[in-house]
Amino acid sequence: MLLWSSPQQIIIAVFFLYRELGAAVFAGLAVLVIMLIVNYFISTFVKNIQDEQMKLKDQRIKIMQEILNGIKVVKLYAWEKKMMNMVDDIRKKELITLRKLAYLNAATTLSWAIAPFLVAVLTFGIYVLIDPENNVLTPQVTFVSLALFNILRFPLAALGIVIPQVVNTKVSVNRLNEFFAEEEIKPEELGRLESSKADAVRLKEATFAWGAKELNPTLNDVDFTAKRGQLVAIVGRVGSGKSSLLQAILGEMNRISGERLVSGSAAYVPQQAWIRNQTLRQNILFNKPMERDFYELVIDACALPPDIAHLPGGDQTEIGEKGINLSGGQKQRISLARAVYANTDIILLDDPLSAVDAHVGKHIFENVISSKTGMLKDKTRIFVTHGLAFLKHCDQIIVMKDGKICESGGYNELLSQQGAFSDLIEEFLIEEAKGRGRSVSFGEDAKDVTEILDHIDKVNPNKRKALESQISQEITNQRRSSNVSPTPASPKGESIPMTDVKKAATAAVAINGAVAEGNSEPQNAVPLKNEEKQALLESGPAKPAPNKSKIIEKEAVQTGKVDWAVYLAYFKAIGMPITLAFVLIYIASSIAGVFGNLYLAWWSDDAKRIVDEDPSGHETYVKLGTYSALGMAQATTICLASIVMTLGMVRASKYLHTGILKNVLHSPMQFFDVTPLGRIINRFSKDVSDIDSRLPSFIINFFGSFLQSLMIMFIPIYVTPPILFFIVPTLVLYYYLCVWIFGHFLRTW
Ligand SMILES: Nc1ncnc2c1ncn2[C@@H]1O[C@H](COP(=O)(O)OP(=O)(O)OP(=O)(O)O)[C@@H](O)[C@H]1O
Repeated sequence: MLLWSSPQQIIIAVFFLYRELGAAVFAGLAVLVIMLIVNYFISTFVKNIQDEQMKLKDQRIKIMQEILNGIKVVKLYAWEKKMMNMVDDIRKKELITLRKLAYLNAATTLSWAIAPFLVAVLTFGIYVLIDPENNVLTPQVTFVSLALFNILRFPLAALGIVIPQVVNTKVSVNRLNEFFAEEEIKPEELGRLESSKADAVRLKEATFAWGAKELNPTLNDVDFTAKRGQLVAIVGRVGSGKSSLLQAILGEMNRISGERLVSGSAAYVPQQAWIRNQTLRQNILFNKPMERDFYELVIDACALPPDIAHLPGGDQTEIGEKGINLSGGQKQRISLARAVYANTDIILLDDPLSAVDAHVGKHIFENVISSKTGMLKDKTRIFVTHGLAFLKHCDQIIVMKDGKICESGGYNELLSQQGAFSDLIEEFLIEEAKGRGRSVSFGEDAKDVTEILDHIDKVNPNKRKALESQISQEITNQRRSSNVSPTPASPKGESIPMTDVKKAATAAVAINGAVAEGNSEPQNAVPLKNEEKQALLESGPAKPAPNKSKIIEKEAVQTGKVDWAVYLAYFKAIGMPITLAFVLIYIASSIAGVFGNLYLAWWSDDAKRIVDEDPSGHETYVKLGTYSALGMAQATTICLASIVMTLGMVRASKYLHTGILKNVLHSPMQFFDVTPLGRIINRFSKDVSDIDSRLPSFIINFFGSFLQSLMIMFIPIYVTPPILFFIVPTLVLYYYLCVWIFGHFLRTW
């Protein structure tokens, strides 16, 4: 509103001034125009610096997010100091921009504060110079003009505040525009297949890239079809493009050429499970209505009952922002359960069994994924996996290599081809024998390995022998390095004669920790991984303890009024000498203001005498000069106070940010387990930003208004003391009203 009302007020005041002072008023107007131009340039500087500050702030928040995401590693390596220095380096640059902004804002304040006086002095001066004979500054002319110049003060000062705000808005709008202008997935890109067609997913000669104008597409010339109800496995080496293929089907990648058609709804189980800060049940239902029987079926199929039984609040246990009280395997099973519960036509599974134990993996495969016994047997399942045991149960296997499909077909067919698939299988077997690498599951025992080797034997007996000897060599190496007591199969550590592959393979799996010895779990229960057991043990007793089901405390906001200790801490951060200097300068400025007003009052009392005794107007010029000097003194001291305070506040910003950063980074892991990341990031973004930008202007305005109100009250109290009886109750009422509004305002913030 000020943006349009201020110019209006200026125009009206200038019009009346013109009637009073004639053409001389244009000299004053010229000053205003110059001020506007100067301020325009200042605003441009401000905008550029604010842009820079926003970029630095984004950088700082990005680093903070990365640090907090990997806080466990930071703490394990004692990297707190290094991380602090990284953030501090950016913060230092940010503080330099804040300082520059403080100077520029002070220049704006000063220019608009002295503008009315400059305009007055110049206009009166020109007025007298134009016609010294007739244009005499009589009190009548001077007072009317001064009153009009006084009217000019508010809109001019308001423009000084509004113009930077308009600039801020423009900076923010530009930043938002950048987001709005980001490339989006076009709905027409996602071609739909008719539901009557036998195919559920079809990619034809399709090339996909991650970026919009990617020169090197990630997926090239992909021909892929998944029939309705089929279980399609996608295998390949790390980085071969398996996950990208799923993302391409989901429509998350840019199609450069070819065709992408999908039929019906789809659910997606990502490689890294995504867990919301809600109860376990809410994480599975995901806003879908509760269907008790189906829900229980899903829970059972995903092997979740033992976990739920061990959680303090059962499936009503709140699981943290990042699933902090859960093991990787538990998180993955919840993520899978969510997708199964979604009951969609297509389900895309990105290595969903990688973090679960071989036993649990087998249970889930049989009860969820399998085409014979799984809950999803009628759905189209596209299943990225490294689990050899599952491949023979798939209807189709797709082998990815360097972003291309290099082989596809049935299990036996691909093994017989002795191509990329059989190479991959060999690699998996050897890797598993090494007892490292990804979670390659042989199943509950080595039956699957034997089967695979038998298969290879049929195709190429020599290859089997070579592979067996390689596996046995790896197992021997592994035993040597891990000090596992030798099994009868290798009494002296030499190569195991592969007469019984089953034994050797079981040993390999045992080294990998996949076979649980002395399993005390009931036969029918799904055994849990060690880390899962540990997580359950740590999460409390088996008995339901509802009070323990909540991990994350609600964030408390102080309402009503802020403690004095908080103000004191803030002023301490600014530095007491700076605070004192600010208060003194501001008092001096207010005294100059009061004197200006009193001087005007004395002058008007004296006006009649001046007209009678000094027709030349000499005394009027002196009085005008004194009045203007007082005004200038007030404007300059306000500006000085604002510079002092803003610089003090930049100091406080530095001090407070370093303090909070140090405290957060040195907090125990427990703190990160119960505090959502978003809450910590909020402190570093919104709260620090408030301290940097909003608080300084609030405090300066508060002091300004407070002292001005005191001075305004001082004059009537000085002239008519009984007015105190009205002023004091009004102040008390005003105080309580403020406290109430402030409390309400904070609660609804
Ligand atoms: N979200 C993404 N944005 C940009 N590039 C990506 C993204 N995801 C994957 N890529 C790139 O695509 C290529 C293929 O990666 P992808 O994750 O599809 O391989 P993968 O076969 O699934 O590997 P893994 O077995 O490790 O999951 C890699 O070069 C990777 O850097």
